[in-house]
Amino acid sequence: MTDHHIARDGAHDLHAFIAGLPKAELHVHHVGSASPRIVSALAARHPDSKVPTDPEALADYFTFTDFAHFIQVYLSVVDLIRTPEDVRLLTFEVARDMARQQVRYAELTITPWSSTRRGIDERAFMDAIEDARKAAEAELGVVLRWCFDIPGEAGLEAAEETVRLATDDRLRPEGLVSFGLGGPEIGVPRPQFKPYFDRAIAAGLRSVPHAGETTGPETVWDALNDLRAERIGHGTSSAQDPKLLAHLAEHRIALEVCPTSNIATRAVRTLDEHPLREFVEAGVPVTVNSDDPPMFGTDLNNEYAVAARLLALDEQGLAALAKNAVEASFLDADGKSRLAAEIDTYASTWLTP
Ligand SMILES: Nc1ncnc2c1ncn2[C@@H]1O[C@H](CCC(=O)c2cccc(C(=O)O)c2)[C@@H](O)[C@H]1O
Ligand SMILES: [Zn+2]
Repeated sequence: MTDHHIARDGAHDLHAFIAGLPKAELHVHHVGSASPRIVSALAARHPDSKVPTDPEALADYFTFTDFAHFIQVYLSVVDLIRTPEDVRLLTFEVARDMARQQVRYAELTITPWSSTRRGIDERAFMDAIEDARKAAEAELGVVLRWCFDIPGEAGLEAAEETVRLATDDRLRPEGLVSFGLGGPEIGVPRPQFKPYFDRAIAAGLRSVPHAGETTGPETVWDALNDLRAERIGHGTSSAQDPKLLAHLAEHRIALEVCPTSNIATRAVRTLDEHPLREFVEAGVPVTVNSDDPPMFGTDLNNEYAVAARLLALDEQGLAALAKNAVEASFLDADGKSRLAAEIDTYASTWLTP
């Protein structure tokens, strides 16, 4: 990176800029972040698993026919997480992969119900993620916060259990900041989760459901009106409703856009048809995120490169995009201004000849 002022060739230079850019990630799943390296380590502990460990076989295994197929494969990786030590290893190693990409802050979506229902003790689960969080901050310089999400398809019992784990003072982990809702949207209406979101919000958690990933803009309206969403996971189909775009812009509700994910799950046909640019043109705050990076053959740096292409961004534009994530994050005011200043310093050092 030392001679970047001398030899500038557009795309290469932009990739190097992205690689060093301090970033925040707001939409990334815990189990969905298990890289081939982490999957191999977990599979070695549990040799009876069906998940391949060889990277080439994994690439095939992570090729999805549609969203339902994606969830099926996702759950086979969930089955690899069986002990508190697996949880700790996954969490810390995910932070290590983030640190390599200069991710300074991440809100990691965790589905605690999937682990507790598989027999992991709830106290041990919370201790494992908190232990990894503290180690990641001290040893890797990555600040992690948690979003606990309801796996929508698993029904209201899972919702009850998730809100209990998120709000019981004896269990609730210190790093927990928000409450989410994931899984399939088709056949899983958002309004039924209102009482659980009400309880989470009353306990001080922020509302960040997935909506409009695989269904239309009415699901995003439901997430706003019933679940009091402060940001929307994906929100892709909002592009079909100009009134919704105006509402998101007016109320500064950020979309957590995950472009490569949308192609991998076949929510959007091609990157060129992705509505990211329409969101920006409508004044909606957008952030870019990786969702389940190894499963979708991506990482956060690649999502920034995709956004740079779709939005024709230069270095300043990329720095502004990174600051959108800081602004839309649940960091406190001091944390936000420090990370935003770090981004500004990086960009101005890079751009000053
Ligand atoms: N792009 C995504 N869009 C939406 N969600 C995504 C995405 N990526 C990852 N997820 C995760 O998938 C989980 C779904 C898990 C689920 O529904 C389920 C159903 C029945 C049983 C079990 C089980 O554990 O036995 C789990 C969600 O909680 C969410 O965290
Ligand atoms: Zn997601």
